[in-house]
Amino acid sequence: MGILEKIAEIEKEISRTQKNKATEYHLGLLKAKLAKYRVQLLEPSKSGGVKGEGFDVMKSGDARVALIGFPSVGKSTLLNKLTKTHSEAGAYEFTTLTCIPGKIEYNGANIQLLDLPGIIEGAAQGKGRGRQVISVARTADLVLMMLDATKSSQQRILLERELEIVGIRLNTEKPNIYFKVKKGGGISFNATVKLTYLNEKMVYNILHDYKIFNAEILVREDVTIDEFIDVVLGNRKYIKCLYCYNKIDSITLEELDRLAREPNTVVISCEMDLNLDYLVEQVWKYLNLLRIYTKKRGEYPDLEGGLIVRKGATVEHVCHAIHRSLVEEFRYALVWGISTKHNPQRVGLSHIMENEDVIQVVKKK
Ligand SMILES: Nc1nc2c(ncn2[C@@H]2O[C@H](COP(=O)(O)OP(=O)(O)OP(=O)(O)O)[C@@H](O)[C@H]2O)c(=O)[nH]1
Ligand SMILES: [K+]
Ligand SMILES: [Mg+2]
Repeated sequence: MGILEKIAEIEKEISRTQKNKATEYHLGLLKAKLAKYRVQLLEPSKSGGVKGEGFDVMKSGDARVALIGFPSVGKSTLLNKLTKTHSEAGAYEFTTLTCIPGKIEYNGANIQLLDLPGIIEGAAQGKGRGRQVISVARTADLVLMMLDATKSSQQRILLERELEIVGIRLNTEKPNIYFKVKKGGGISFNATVKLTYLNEKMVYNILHDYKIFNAEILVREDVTIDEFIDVVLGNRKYIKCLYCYNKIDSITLEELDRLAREPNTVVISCEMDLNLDYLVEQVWKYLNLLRIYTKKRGEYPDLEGGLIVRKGATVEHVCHAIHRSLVEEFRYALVWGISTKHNPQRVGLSHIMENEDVIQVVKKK
């Protein structure tokens, strides 16, 4: 039996099985099996399957955003609007056949925007160019899921499912579980909170199913079986997602209002140039980038330039971004901005920076 058939069989069994306390355990094991086969499906075939031509685009800039959506929702039209790159757009499906990178310049940051072929249902199983598209999505810092405002809300659920199947988790944090495979000592399982979905026996059996007999597990939140399996498999990608409904020029105001209220959503019209600035603003926000201004002693900060770092970056990260050897010469830094209690504040390398902070590094003599 091929993997696809095995998957179909397990999915059938899961849907047949009634969900209750008595079957919970059996379902947990089925889900573990299912996850295992899906991973196998994603592994490159040993026969050296052909790689998607034109899909290996170099990462460049401060962050990468992937445009994911069904055919003809307006992905290429958006790339043409937001960047200087041209990507063919047309009223027929699968106009775009490769990965086309463009660059958005915003707030001092260079954001790489990738136009991609449309994906269709079954993409995760390799339909169309689905697998190549999805493997590009896995490398992105943000998925910009483009949807057609004139089409049914099913499209969003279907797309989410395709990404879910291949281990992409949208807008969720990695489950708070410490998991380490060991050489010996059996399985040690502990939890710091009361667990309502998982129990020790289930964990043992799931791990045995993956041929893991020695491991240390510390669960720090009330996770579901699926979340536990995600951690065991370890190759899950937790990516931010912004939903973007295009073609709002063709729907009613009531519809528009309803879509705009969905969480993590921006509504636009590429054709009528509606809300595109706001979309870029939101992309920036979802990327969690910080712009830090540098300043020399006795001078004004350089407000034109600045550095782009990730949220959570420390003074040390900023020093690295300025110059590789700066950390060695570092004595202290003066920081002005949201991250400080008073301005300026004298800080060390571990100080955490905030957006639009100004920093002046003082070197050792
Ligand atoms: N009404 C309307 N049509 C639009 C809008 N944006 C794009 N379109 C049209 O939608 C069609 C598809 O646009 P594309 O940019 O080729 O869509 P795509 O998602 O890149 O399509 P594929 O590459 O085939 O997956 C074209 O006919 C566009 O003119 C919009 O805001 N409103
Ligand atoms: K198209
Ligand atoms: Mg296109």
